[in-house]
Amino acid sequence: MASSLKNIIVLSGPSGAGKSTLLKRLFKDYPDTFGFSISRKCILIVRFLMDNLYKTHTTRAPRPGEQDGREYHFVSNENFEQLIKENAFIEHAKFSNNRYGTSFKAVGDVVKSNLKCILDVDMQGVKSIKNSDLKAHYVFIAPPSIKVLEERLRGRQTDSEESIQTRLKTAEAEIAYSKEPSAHDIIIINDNLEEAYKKLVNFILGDSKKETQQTTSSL
Ligand SMILES: Nc1ncnc2c1ncn2[C@@H]1O[C@H](COP(=O)(O)OP(=O)(O)OP(=O)(O)O)[C@@H](O)[C@H]1O
Repeated sequence: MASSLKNIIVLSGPSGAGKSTLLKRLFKDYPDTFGFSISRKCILIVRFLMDNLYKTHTTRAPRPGEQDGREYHFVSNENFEQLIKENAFIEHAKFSNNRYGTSFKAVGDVVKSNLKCILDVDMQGVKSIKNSDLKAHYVFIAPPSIKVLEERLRGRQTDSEESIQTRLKTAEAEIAYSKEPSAHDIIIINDNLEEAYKKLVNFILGDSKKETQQTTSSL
């Protein structure tokens, strides 16, 4: 198991479980501990499924004002392919004909700077990190039930019906994986937001005792 110092936190959970809600609050409450920019390297958020905002490498051209190594590492398609071959990426994806990836090295750099790094990833991301040398702590954010998850996905009004169905289907696999022994260090059921948030803060910033909390949800 990873060392007791929680420098790398891998946060996962079904889409709509409340990861962004919890993280936004965490960054607001601890502005000096967490930040967004790659250059500050305070925290690295990897949104595997949702967007490409926090990837570290891209093949797209820099926009005016963007600097290589600050917003992204801007690389050619050939370089990107080479990095894939070298297994440099935790994850990579294509958006609008441009490729984006998050490198293991970027995470390592955060840790070397003695700062915390949160990786907000999907199940494949969790497995990929587990297969790497990164010493991470794994947090699973669970909804109280599939029914509530569906209500939340509908309630936020950001997803099409097709997208909601895909997310619910994916959620089943993610929840099944979360039940495997040792898949995560802590499962936080995001029913009452205050309570879930307290547990998250305590796990990330509190004492290093390993907690494995049993689910009391109807999942
Ligand atoms: N404890 C809670 N009680 C009620 N509603 C909640 C709670 N936590 C989050 N929500 C709401 O549920 C919806 C989904 O939350 P959020 O977008 O944070 O999920 P997510 O896990 O980040 O999803 P994704 O992976 O798709 O980004 C939002 O509308 C949010 O306001």
